[in-house]
Formats: sequence, C-alpha cells, structure tokens
Amino acid sequence: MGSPTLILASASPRRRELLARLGMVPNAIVPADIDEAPLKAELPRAYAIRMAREKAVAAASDDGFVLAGDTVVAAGRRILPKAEDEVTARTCLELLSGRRHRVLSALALRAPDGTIREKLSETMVMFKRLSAEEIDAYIVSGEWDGKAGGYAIQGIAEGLIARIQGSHSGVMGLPLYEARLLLKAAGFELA
Ligand SMILES: Cc1cn([C@H]2C[C@H](O)[C@@H](COP(=O)(O)OP(=O)(O)OP(=O)(O)O)O2)c(=O)[nH]c1=O
Repeated sequence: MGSPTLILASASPRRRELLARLGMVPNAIVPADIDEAPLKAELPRAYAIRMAREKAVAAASDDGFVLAGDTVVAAGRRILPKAEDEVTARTCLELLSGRRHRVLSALALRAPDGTIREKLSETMVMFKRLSAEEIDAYIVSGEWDGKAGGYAIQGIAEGLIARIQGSHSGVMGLPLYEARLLLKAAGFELA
C-alpha cells in the first residue's frame, strides 16, 4: 500500500522545498486564504497553532490529508507582523537588534475524517546588535518582504544571527522533525 494523498495548504515555495527534503511531493497545493489578524490579547503560541489549524480547515478535503503551517516571530508576548513594507521591516529589525526572540512554527495535519493533529516548534534566535548601516543594507536587500518579523534566516540575515537554539527549518517555515513525526503517524512513507 502506498502513501495516502497529501495536500499542502500553502502558497509558500519554501514549505514545498522543505517538504521535499523529507522525500514528500504533495499531490496538490491548495493555498488557504484566511484572516490572519491575531485576536485581542492572543498569545504567540496559541496564535500560531490557531492559524495552522485554520489553514488546514480552509483547504479541507475528503480525499486526502491536508498539511498547513504558520510561522510567528514573538518578542515576549508580542506578535511581530509579517513585513509587507520597509517601515514595518525596519521597526521589526530595530526591536530584534541585540535581543533574543522566539520563532514559533506550528503545523496542522487534517485527516480526511476531519481530525486534526498539530505540532509546535519553538526556536530561540538572537541577532547581534545591529548598526544603522546594517539595518539600512538589509532593507535595501528586500529579503524581509513577506517574512514574519521582517527577516529571512535562509538569506543574508543569517550573517547577523549570533545564536539559534531549536529548529532552523522551523524558522524558515516548516519544522522538519515535527513534520516527519506528524506524517509518519498518519501513514506516509518518508525518505
Ligand atoms: C522568520 C522567518 C520567516 N519566514 C517566512 C516563513 C513564512 O513564509 C512567513 C510567515 O508567514 P506564514 O503566514 O507562516 O506563511 P505564508 O503566508 O508565507 O504562506 P502560507 O500561509 O500560504 O503557508 O515568513 C522565512 O522564510 N524565514 C524566516 O527566517
């Protein structure tokens, strides 16, 4: 018996690439368009899990398993926005400069019968203290665009990161250890 059907509920090419590292090619890609506004006083962990679950439900199918993820950058109890413009990216970088923060990466796997299993990866990231020149150069790079917390570890930002404790793939958007556990438990044959 082969693997069941897998639908990836994500528009992110990174999530597809990370999944490929487990030897998984989804049978379909169904991006989930949901309201991503945090609830009032919602804490970062709860928010990441809720978003992953809602994406999995939005792409629900009777024919296969649906995998969805959500990546949130948190400074204490504060949820940083996804940087869609330079001002937001700069504000995020100024806040993260020289401080530890957490990256929460939630995965939700919805079975065809509607049951949902989820996993959360939590990573501590510490940027060096960033000079005004370093922030300016990063803004010019444009690598912050569409990224939670205004940076992408998979690019030049890694040269500014002094420490990371946790999951590199989780920071990028799909924690491979947790993804493997979820998919194996659901009966997928992995590389
Ligand atoms: C912190 C960080 C975030 N990110 C990205 C991962 C996610 O794509 C994005 C956070 O937004 P998400 O809402 O998790 O994902 P998305 O909107 O890109 O894709 P979809 O909902 O369709 O699955 O930030 C990086 O690529 N590198 C990083 O270092």
